[in-house]
Amino acid sequence: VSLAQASGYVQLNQYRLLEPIGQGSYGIVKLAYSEEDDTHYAMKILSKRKLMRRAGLFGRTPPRRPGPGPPPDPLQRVYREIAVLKKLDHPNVVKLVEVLDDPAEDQLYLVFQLLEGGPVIDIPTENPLSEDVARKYFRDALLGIEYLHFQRIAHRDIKPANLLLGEGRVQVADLGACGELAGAGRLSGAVGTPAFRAPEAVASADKYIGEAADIWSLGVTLYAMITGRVPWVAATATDLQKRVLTEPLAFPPRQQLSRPLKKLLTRMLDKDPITRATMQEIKEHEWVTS
Ligand SMILES: COc1ccc(C(=O)/C=C\Nc2cc(OC)c(C(=O)O)cc2Cl)cc1
Repeated sequence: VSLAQASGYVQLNQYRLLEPIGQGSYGIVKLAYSEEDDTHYAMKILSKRKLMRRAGLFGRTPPRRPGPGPPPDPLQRVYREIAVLKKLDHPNVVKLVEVLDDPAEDQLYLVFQLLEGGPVIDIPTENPLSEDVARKYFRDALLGIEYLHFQRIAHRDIKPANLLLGEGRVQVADLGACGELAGAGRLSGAVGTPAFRAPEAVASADKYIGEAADIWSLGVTLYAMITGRVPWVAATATDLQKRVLTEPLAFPPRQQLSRPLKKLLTRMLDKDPITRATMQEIKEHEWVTS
């Protein structure tokens, strides 16, 4: 891994790092160009120190196994979870191409296929998507999430910024908050983005079910694609959680949403995870199949 060249750009093996294209609590994503295959990639840059503080890529605290032996090395957990990422292969889930890791450095580089269209929508916006366009993106995201659930993985941070557009289809990105559904270790419920977080993720953690929480977040994401904003807003995270928990779903009065779409959103944004729409019900819903 050669350091910054004299002319000021960073070269990592065959990748030349270019401008930042994504930013989040996880770190930063930069555009990268590979001379080897004359192709651009999305390079996610993580800090091992930061990951260790968050106990692994997916923010899980290891189970305190009683008995002898050294405490589990949180970085080992990161590498094991990257191995999971590498095995995922679905047209609607971002593809991890390779991992660049210099043991002597703090940075960890995840190289992903570049989805040149970027996020499906940036909210808030005055120009939301039409129901037909939103339906196409929604179907793609649904298939990607269904695949993750089938692999016993809950994404836990579904939102428009993590639905990326490439080759005319949507791929689900950022498994950084996900957790194996039967995974070891306690899942910290407070991951994800507040406006998209399921009510049970903070209120009744005992009823927290990864799949149902993903359905909620996908419902908020569909609402955002269609209306250009999120259903509940507040000045603080605490107020927001209270509103998500107590305020009924409302649609923008001036916007004409189709009746099937309103019914689907109401089913996905059911505050009770037990009665909330399931993946199967959504796949068969009249708005999705129309
Ligand atoms: C305007 O054009 C643009 C083209 C591509 C982008 C873009 O790619 C952004 C983020 N990308 C990613 C983020 C991820 O996590 C947070 C993960 C992951 O960890 O799975 C993977 C990817 Cl690729 C942005 C703008």
